[in-house]
Order: sequence, then structure tokens, then C-alpha cells
Amino acid sequence: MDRISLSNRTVRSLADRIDVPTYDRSALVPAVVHLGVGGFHRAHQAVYFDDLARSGDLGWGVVGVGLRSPGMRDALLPQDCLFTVVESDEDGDRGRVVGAMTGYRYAPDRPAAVLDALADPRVRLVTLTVTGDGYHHPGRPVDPARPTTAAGFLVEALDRRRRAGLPGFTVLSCDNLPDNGAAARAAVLGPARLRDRALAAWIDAHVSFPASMVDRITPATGAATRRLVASRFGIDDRSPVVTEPFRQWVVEDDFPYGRPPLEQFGVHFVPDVTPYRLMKTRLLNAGHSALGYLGSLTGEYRTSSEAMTNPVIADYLAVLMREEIAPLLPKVPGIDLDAYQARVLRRFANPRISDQLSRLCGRGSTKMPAYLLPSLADARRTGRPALLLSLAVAAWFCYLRGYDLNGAPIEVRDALAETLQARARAGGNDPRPLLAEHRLFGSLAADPGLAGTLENALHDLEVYGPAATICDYLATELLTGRPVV
Ligand SMILES: NC(=O)C1=CN([C@@H]2O[C@H](COP(=O)(O)OP(=O)(O)OC[C@H]3O[C@@H](n4cnc5c(N)ncnc54)[C@H](O)[C@@H]3O)[C@@H](O)[C@H]2O)C=CC1
Ligand SMILES: O=P(O)(O)OC[C@H]1O[C@](O)(CO)[C@@H](O)[C@@H]1O
Repeated sequence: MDRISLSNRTVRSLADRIDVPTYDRSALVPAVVHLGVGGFHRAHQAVYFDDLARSGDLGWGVVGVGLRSPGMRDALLPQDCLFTVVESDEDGDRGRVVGAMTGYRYAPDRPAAVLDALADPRVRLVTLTVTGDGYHHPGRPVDPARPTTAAGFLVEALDRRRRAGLPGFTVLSCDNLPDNGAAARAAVLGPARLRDRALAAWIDAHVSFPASMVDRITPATGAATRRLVASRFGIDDRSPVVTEPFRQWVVEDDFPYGRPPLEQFGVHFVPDVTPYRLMKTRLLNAGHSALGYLGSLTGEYRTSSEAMTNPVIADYLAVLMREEIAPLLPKVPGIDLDAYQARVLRRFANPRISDQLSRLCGRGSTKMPAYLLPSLADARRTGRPALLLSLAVAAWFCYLRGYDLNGAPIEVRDALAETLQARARAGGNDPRPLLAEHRLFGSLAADPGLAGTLENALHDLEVYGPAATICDYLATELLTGRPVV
């Protein structure tokens, strides 16, 4: 197959190879600005907006903005902001070209163009995927004329809108943060207050910050992704995205300036996202962490799907979710929790999604307190089983020593790596030096029963290895059917 470079000029000619947008992209209204265009935005929110445009609603085009790295600028601008999204699983690869992005602006090159985009009266919605780091603000006044952060751009743009008598807009965080709506509000109102209290009051009254739960496993784009798109579809795309077929978006219904009618494409607009967020973070994200640490310690697997081929690990995750985590969750409206768990396991096992265990293990000091430790604390407080949760924590502690159970080195990627690794190594099989990190463990730090359980688990992992330890713990949990810790 000859290879064709993706652009406005060529896209129609690709229709016999891949699903292409047939709507008039020049007629898209730039009602959405997205800050932090990476792999996930393009596999998730941009696909939903593309669905909307394909249905004939051209009112929700997206202006992409980059704040950090020029890679996306260099990829997207030469191809007129078109990109390929491939959904892959064992049934094959289904590709589409997404056309919903009307333009891309790289803030370090053209800060004024980013402010102009945000101050455009047609903008009703600003979406964000700037990672957790993107929500920190310096805590001191910064030069409003030269913003560098997402919040800095938002505050200056909102001030321009206020002065021009324009309405505010909705700021919708799509980052995996415990309460992403509140985090976005705090990130914007903090610097706004430092700058001008009247402006902060106006933002408070004219900007909404709904919370959202977002889900679609999307590994980072690499050379293999580009090769796949070139060989499978004959398309030269500088930055395609491969993702799983599953996607989920649950959004707090708080859109004073109108919301995109995405319910047609499966988006749930709800009064409160909390139960959905708890379901996702405590089952999927905690499951990912447990899989990452236990899978890595074996020294045998590199990816999520490889580790899931081990039936002992797959069983462990199933029982962990079913027996220990799910019973602690509130009722989730409209969701069958058993089916949800079964689906999570199938998603983890998708052999076409090369989700690196090293990615799942990164930023443990952020992920474990947000995703797994809350279930452990709830289980300890209520006297429910917690042996398998404890085993995941022990696996994390073992991982922090910096080598797997065959003695091969592990690179620990974590903002607190130095401190945590020093404590893990000093403690050996004694978890107490790590548990003493109160900022991570809260009430669990002072739980002597937990320290004993973790000490045993660390010993078992070291002496018997992950598989035999898991088998033993599963038998204990399933046979006794009562609290083991
Ligand atoms: N990849 C996935 O499977 C999923 C990702 N997410 C969330 O989406 C967010 C982005 O993830 P990806 O797109 O996968 O990563 P990515 O690395 O492809 O893109 C991240 C984007 O954020 C920008 N960024 C990073 N730090 C920033 C900062 N301090 N300020 C402003 N911009 C910053 C980067 O330059 C890049 O444009 C993360 O918060 C992640 O938790 C949520 C669900 C699924
Ligand atoms: O690991 P991060 O950076 O929070 O973002 C990706 C997260 O979202 C997921 O892809 C699920 O949507 C998880 O795999 C993962 O934990």
C-alpha cells in the first residue's frame, strides 16, 4: 500500500482505508479550548467532539493548546490538526481520522494567540488534561501579561472577558485527580485572589468547574504506534494514538453556558460524580497499581496484558476487587458492579494495548494514597477483609527497594523516590519506616495490626515469591471468608 501523509488535502482520499471526517471542518465553531493536548485528550474528549460533528452538530469545534512541550505542535500543525485514533483489541484495529480540532496554539511561542482563543466570545467550554502538576500555583503574584500555566492563562483570559462584558465559560477538568472540579476551581481562584479580589469574585460567579470521571486506557504514542498506522492504514501520521475500545465519561451537570449534547454518545451527565469516581479509582486504578507492583516483582512481565496471562495474578485481581474493594463502595446509579469488574479484567488483559507496568508503577506516592489506601483504611476501620489490599501495599514497599525478586534493578519513578527508597531499604521486611510517612498513610500509620500483616507479606514475597504468596493468600481469604488482617 502506498503511504499518504495526513492533511486537509489528502484526508478525503483516505476514505477507502479508514473512517474519515466528511463534515465541513471550516464550519466548526471554536466553542471549546482544550489545554494540554496529549494522547488522552485525543483518544477521549476529541473523539466525542468528532462524534458530535459527524452527527451534524458543528457547534463544538476544539482549539488545542500546548503549554509545555513543542512535540504536539510539530506533529499537528503540518497535518492541519488531523490525527488518527486506532481502537485495538483481539478483534483487530479500527481506525478513524479525528477532525474536531480546528487549530492548535503552542503557548510558549504565541501566548497572545492562546489568550485570544480563550477570550473569543464563541468559547463556552475549556477542557483540561494538564496532569496533576498542572494544578499547582506558585502562591505568589505572577506577571498577568505573561502567563505560563493553565491557571495563569485562564485568569488573564477571564479578566479580559469580564472587562469586555462577555460571559464566563465552563472549566472541565479531565485529569485523574480525586476531585478534579474542586482542584480546577482552587487552581484558578487562588491566583485570581492574589491578583484582584473583584476578579476572583467575578470568576466565582461566572465560571463553573464541574467534576468529571474519565476513563480510556491510552498508552503513550511511540514509534510502534506510527508503524502500526503506516502499515495497517497506509497513513503517515506524526502522532497517532492507539487506545482501547472502551471509553467512559461521567460529568457533573453544571454548564451555565450550555453543554455539548454528548449524552447521544454515551456521556453521563449526573448531579454528583462521586460514586462513579470512587468506582473507577478504587477498582480500576487500584487494580492497576496492584497489577503493576506484583507483576513487576516477578521480573517476568513488561506490560499489563503479559502479567494478566498469569492466572494467579488474574485471580488475585478478581478476588481483590470482588471480596475486598467492591463491598466498600457506595451504590453507583445505573452500574452493574460485577459486570464492571469483569470488564476491567478484560481491559487489563487486552493484548493489543501495550500498557507498560513501569507506567502503572510510576507516581506511587500519589496513586496509592488516592486509589488503594482509602479502601485499606475503610476495611481496617470496619473490620472487613484486607489481606489482598495489604499484599498490594507490601508489593509496593518491595518495589521501592529498587530491584525485582530476581535481583534485577527497577527504576522507581516518583517525586518522593529518594525518601521512599531510603526508607524501604532501611526497613527491609520491616514496613514501619515507610508507614511512618504520615502524609501518605494517615491513620494507617498508627495501625499496629497492619504493620504486622505487612511484615509477614514482605517476608512471604521475598521467600516464596509473588505467585506462591498470592495462592496462599487467596486460599486464606476464600476459605475463611472472614476478616484476615
Ligand atoms: N492516558 C490515559 O490512559 C489516561 C490519562 N488520563 C489523564 O490525562 C492526563 C494526560 O495524560 P496523557 O494525555 O496520557 O499524557 P500526555 O503526556 O500524552 O499529555 C499530557 C499533556 O499535559 C501537558 N502537561 C504536563 N504537565 C503539565 C503542566 N504542569 N502544565 C501544563 N501542561 C502540562 C503535556 O505537555 C501534554 O500536553 C493525565 O492527568 C492523566 O491522568 C486520564 C485517563 C486516562
Ligand atoms: O496514570 P495516570 O497518569 O493517572 O493516567 C492514566 C490513568 O487512567 C487510566 O488510563 C484509566 O483511564 C489508568 O490506566 C491510569 O491509571
